[in-house]
Amino acid sequence: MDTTTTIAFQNNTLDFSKAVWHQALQHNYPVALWRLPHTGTIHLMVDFSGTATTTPIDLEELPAGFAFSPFLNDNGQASLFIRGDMYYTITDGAITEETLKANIFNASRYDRFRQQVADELTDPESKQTSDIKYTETPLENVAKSTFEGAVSKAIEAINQGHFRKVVLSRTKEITLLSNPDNVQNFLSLCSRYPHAFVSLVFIPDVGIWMGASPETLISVDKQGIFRTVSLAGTQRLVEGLPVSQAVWTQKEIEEQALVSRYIVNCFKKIRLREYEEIGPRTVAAGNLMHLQTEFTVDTQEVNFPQLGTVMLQLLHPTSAVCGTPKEPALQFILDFEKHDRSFYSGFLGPVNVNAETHLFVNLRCMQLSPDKAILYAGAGITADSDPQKEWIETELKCRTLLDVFKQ
Ligand SMILES: C=C(O[C@H]1C=CC=C(C(=O)O)[C@@H]1O)C(=O)O
Repeated sequence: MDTTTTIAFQNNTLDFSKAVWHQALQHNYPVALWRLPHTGTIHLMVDFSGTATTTPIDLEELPAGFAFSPFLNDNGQASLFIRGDMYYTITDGAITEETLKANIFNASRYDRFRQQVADELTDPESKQTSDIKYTETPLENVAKSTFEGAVSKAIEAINQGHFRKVVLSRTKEITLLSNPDNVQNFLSLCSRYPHAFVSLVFIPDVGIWMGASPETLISVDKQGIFRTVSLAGTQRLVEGLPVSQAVWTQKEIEEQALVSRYIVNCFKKIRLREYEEIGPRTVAAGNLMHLQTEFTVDTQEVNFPQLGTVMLQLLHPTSAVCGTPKEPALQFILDFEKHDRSFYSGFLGPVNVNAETHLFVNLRCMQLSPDKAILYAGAGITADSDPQKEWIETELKCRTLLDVFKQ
């Protein structure tokens, strides 16, 4: 069992999170803040080595930490890992420090950092402002025609039989009129989207990423229950309408079924038949709704403790972010998307933290700098797609994050 200490700082969640975040950035230490779906606990993790290690995500080998992986991740070799040298949780304003077993860290950096966080909390001058406004850059029309052109080409390629589905993405650049208060925005996302995995990550040489993902890639809990989902099909969440009453078109049903089939094929590759499948059913995701099927496996019952690691290698990138069949769809993305996806549609989340791993697909995310934010959003293209509707879908997906700037 990892050790736990309830620490003396009595400041509220916002001030404490800001102080940790701010001090980590000052020292150029990798740092991750996150909140798991349907929970009220904020997690903060700092790595005192000063760099995130590049490593395959092997759940059997890695100590407690936070994985951050790009979309293009050949054989899983490009994932970054924030080691949990310092780890806090905050629940209902109560701050707890946990020492994660097996982690070795630099004791003098730890003591200094802890002191600096305490100093910042007693110095009101050091608090950042939370006033953010934004304007949209005039690049949007170009992006729209580029995106719609790529969607038309994808439909042609599908009709010619090159693949059945491809997920095409675009960026949306936002000019920020004042330095964003990232921690305040992170906490706003947490309260706005209880169903999402909300994260704020800084890694030197990578930058700052924030997101509110609706999609689990893999999770393995303390009881050894493995879980993944197939998520696809998108429509606007209508206020007052229960999600159970959502009606889906044939296009959306097929688009999501292709993701489920992809997951089942991954189970087939490892000859695993003992999975439970629930769905598809409609789930809310921020301002949107999706179709979701949930797959669970009791890894103890099937005597397969490495299932999480094995499925992670097989699943990423799923056909919710790439397409099916995977190889020609990926080639199409590389040929026709004009931007680098970077960490968008990669995966991220806590690894081996208190014997649990929760990795999510990095969707509804943005890369932040002091004066601009780059948002990323994609849409699943099938033979029945309409380029204009797919564009509108990516706009709606961008709204998930843009809405926090408007508060
Ligand atoms: C690729 C994204 O969403 C995926 C997940 C859910 C629904 C999707 C869709 O309807 O196209 C996408 O497959 C994105 O948010 O950028």
